[in-house]
Amino acid sequence: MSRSAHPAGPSHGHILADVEAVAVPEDLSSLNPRIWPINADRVNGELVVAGIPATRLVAEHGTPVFVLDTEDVRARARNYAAAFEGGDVFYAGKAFLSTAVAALIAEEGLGIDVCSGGELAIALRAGVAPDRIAYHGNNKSTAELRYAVQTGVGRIVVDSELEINRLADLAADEGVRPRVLVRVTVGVEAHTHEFIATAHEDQKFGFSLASGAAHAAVAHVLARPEIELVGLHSHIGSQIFDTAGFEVAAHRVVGLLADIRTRHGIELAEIDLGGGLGIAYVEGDDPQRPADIAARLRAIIEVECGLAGIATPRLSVEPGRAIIGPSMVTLYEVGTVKPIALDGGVQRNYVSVDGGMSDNIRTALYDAEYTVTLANRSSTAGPQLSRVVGKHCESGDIVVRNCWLPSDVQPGDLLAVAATGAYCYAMASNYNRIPRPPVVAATDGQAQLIVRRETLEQVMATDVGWDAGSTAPVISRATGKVSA
Ligand SMILES: Cc1ncc(COP(=O)(O)O)c(C=O)c1O
Ligand SMILES: N[C@@H](CCCC[NH3+])C(=O)O
Repeated sequence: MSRSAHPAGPSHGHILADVEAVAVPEDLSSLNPRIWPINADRVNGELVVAGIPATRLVAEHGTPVFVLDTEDVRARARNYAAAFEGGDVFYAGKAFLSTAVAALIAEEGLGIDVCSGGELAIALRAGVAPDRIAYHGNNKSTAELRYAVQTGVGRIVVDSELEINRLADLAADEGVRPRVLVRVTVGVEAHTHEFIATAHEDQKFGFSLASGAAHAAVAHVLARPEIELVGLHSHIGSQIFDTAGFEVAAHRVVGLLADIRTRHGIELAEIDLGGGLGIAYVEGDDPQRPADIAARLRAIIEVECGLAGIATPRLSVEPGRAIIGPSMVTLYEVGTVKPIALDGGVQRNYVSVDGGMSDNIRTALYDAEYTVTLANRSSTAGPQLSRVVGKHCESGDIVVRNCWLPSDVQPGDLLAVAATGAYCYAMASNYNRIPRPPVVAATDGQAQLIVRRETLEQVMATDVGWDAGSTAPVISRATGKVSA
């Protein structure tokens, strides 16, 4: 995530600041282990993931292609499970969800956080135990809630007064008593992009603690015996490095637990502090270790519960990006290279690849930063200021805003963009009618397709045309009325 906003229009100062923002690397072919998957390496100059050369992956699966280092994602999942032992880790499937990934993450002992009927269906199809699933969302439909209740989802995180009634009515209908967490907006301003911060007051998620809405929601759930209140939930945002926000959130959630004991005479057994932990996308990003975060949060909760005289609740978290983000890379093929002269005598090469904002919208949406490397070979050519752009009909279709690539990058070369596991495939679209790329799992020299490339036929299948002979509705210019 870029730490400074970009001014709206280009100016001399803007361009120079942009250029200075990325230091020229000493070695263009080096792979910072904080940014790349643990099994990413160079062999004879070529990028290799889990023993499989980039050129082989591309020969078998084409470009663009997402490549998952399965050992990397397993290790991250295991690390989280160990760090939060005694509580639960729910992998946030919104970051990336497929049956293969859900299954291997569940094998490592994690539950899954879903936020739609579609994500729930994938988790269930993967064989995840329903009681290991937590279901989120500010606007779950009645059908989605019924599906969750009928399949025995372990936790439903309620997010509005309307939903509390809707869920309680449904539960009565179905004759089951779902376990519920109340999502609390704790009022922490997380240091991240505005679009992915979620605990400030003026946004759509949760019940505000400051306004008293959270207290009212708790009282409401307790007044509906058809559902069982088991705890509180807070999520302050995403791609956060500064753990102070989580600590303040923990402090406030425990404060609410204590209030609930005073007002209602009950002690809730669980708190879930959500996801949001940042990962390294570029040099200088310095994520926290899960064990350190867990220790700090536990310490706060224990001390505060001790002071309040309440039992320490079970602590859960919901990391998405921190589990899957660094485990995947995207391979693209270069199609064109266009040198552009900038103010101040600087040249920037626009390196166009065969994907773009349809497989990675994060740069356009959040000003996100990425690291890229030449993947099919290494080069002795000098560094050239470059911008990796996609093939979409949009000038904001940028994958990597500022980077240094060898000056001899040419059509046919492969580029690898690191840390694309989270919110890239998950937010992929068919913009400009481009089919979504496949996802390939790489393990010990074996590549296995886990998500197929979409075909153009599939992309076009939803377009049913229209019957020119039928009387389609027409809007009258004179009256503005619709006539059949
Ligand atoms: C409720 C909730 N839990 C978990 C996550 C996962 O966040 P991240 O991928 O940043 O860990 C999100 C997304 O921000 C979320 O909204
Ligand atoms: N989609 C966002 C994160 C939002 C997380 C979901 N609440 C990103 O790419 O960073």
